Amino acid sequence: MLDASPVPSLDELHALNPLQQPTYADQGALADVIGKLRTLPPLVFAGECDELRAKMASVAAGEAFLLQGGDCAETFEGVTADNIQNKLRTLLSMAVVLTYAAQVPIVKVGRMAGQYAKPRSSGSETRDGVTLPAYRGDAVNGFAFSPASREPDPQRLLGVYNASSATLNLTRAFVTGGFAHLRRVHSWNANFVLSSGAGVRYQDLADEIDRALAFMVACGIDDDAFRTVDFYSSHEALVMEYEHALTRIDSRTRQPYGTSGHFLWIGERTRQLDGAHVELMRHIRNPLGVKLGPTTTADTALELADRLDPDHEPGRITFITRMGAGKVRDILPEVVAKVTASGRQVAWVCDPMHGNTFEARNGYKTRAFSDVVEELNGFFDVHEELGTWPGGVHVELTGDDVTECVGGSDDLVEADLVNRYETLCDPRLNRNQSLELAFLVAERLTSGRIRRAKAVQAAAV
Ligand SMILES: O=C[C@H](O)[C@H](O)COP(=O)(O)O
Ligand SMILES: C=C(OP(=O)(O)O)C(=O)O
Ligand SMILES: [Mn+2]
Repeated sequence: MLDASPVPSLDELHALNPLQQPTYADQGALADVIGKLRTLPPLVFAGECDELRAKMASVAAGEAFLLQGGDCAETFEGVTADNIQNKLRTLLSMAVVLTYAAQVPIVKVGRMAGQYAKPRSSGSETRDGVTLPAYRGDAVNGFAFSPASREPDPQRLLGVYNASSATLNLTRAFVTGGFAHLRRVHSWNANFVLSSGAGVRYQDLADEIDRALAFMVACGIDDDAFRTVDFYSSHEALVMEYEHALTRIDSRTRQPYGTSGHFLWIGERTRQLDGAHVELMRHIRNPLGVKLGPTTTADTALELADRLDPDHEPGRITFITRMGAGKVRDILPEVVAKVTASGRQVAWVCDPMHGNTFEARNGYKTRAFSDVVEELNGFFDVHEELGTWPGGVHVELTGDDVTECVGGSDDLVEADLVNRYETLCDPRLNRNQSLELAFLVAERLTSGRIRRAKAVQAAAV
């Protein structure tokens, strides 16, 4: 059973001193915005959150794999048809490759339609001797470096609602209206294989998928089954006012749900056991993610699981580990082993981005594709050794040809970063880097599948 106590009030949450919150100068304007948000319809339906929780239970059980990705920070300006379409196209392309390799359903979740608030390492930013509040995402303030722009503006929370609503609307239309047709999506991958430098390496896999598709069509498998996909939204639940105002009681079950997105996660910086974020999130029924960085101990993970999921509900908890390429092999094993030994079945997902950020010599914040791959390989190796299921990947990506991370199929170097560096927060994989990552993960999933099948065969003789 979910904690039977009522959802805490906003005042009660603030009494817990939530971290990483904006300070609003105009409390009257803030109250008006919260009042308005409380009257607006939910962005997602509670039943969809239940459906996703059931899918995450399959991930935790080793019967499905999660692909979660999108921008580090969505922007209001980025709410365009092209931008949404490109991101979706990239995620769906990756999902096809992963489905074929894993031979289990891929649960598709965008860091989309709500990912507008950012926790920061520092509350301020200094340029040429001028210090202003740090940019905290379009949910809070503007990126432009001026006092007016950096002042937290509560009206922006309504902007988040509207931008999320428009993104969800188009996304829902795309994934049910023919855009996501399997053969169409696979043709995008075939194009990647033909046109990208690294693609050649994946020619065989792409050809195999071609043949599998042709076989299914020849067998007369209903083409309609290829036309639509399930796709869900997710974001870091960060700003108390917004998440609280969109916490609603479901008319079917009388239970509270966070209706700002299907899957909500608690960030590495705000996952204190007695903190406001954990307190709010433990009351809602959505599937929840918790980021676990390199300082995580197994006991912390267990305490978080106990607090957020006292009933061991299937699919409730996803641990998104982001240890860093150099640390994952040292730190992850004990965490996974102890949580598993406790009898808990959680979904284990690798975020190979946030532990691998560095500043390039020319000042750009970047990540090396090789580090991203190294952390993923460490994650797969650790789970292979422990006999646990590497349940998914969580990546910051875009559907465009940006130059924000170095390495990958196009061999981007630091000097290239200047060409198309568009992120307002962390560097994202571009389209080719994302697809290359999907093919690399596919190789790990295929080899894991073959290894497990051999072990079962050996045990049977
Ligand atoms: O996306 C994650 C964090 O918000 C981001 O990594 C913080 O970046 P910063 O260290 O530049 O504040
Ligand atoms: C803030 C993020 O990550 P983390 O909490 O892991 O640092 C993020 O995913 O954007
Ligand atoms: Mn980020």
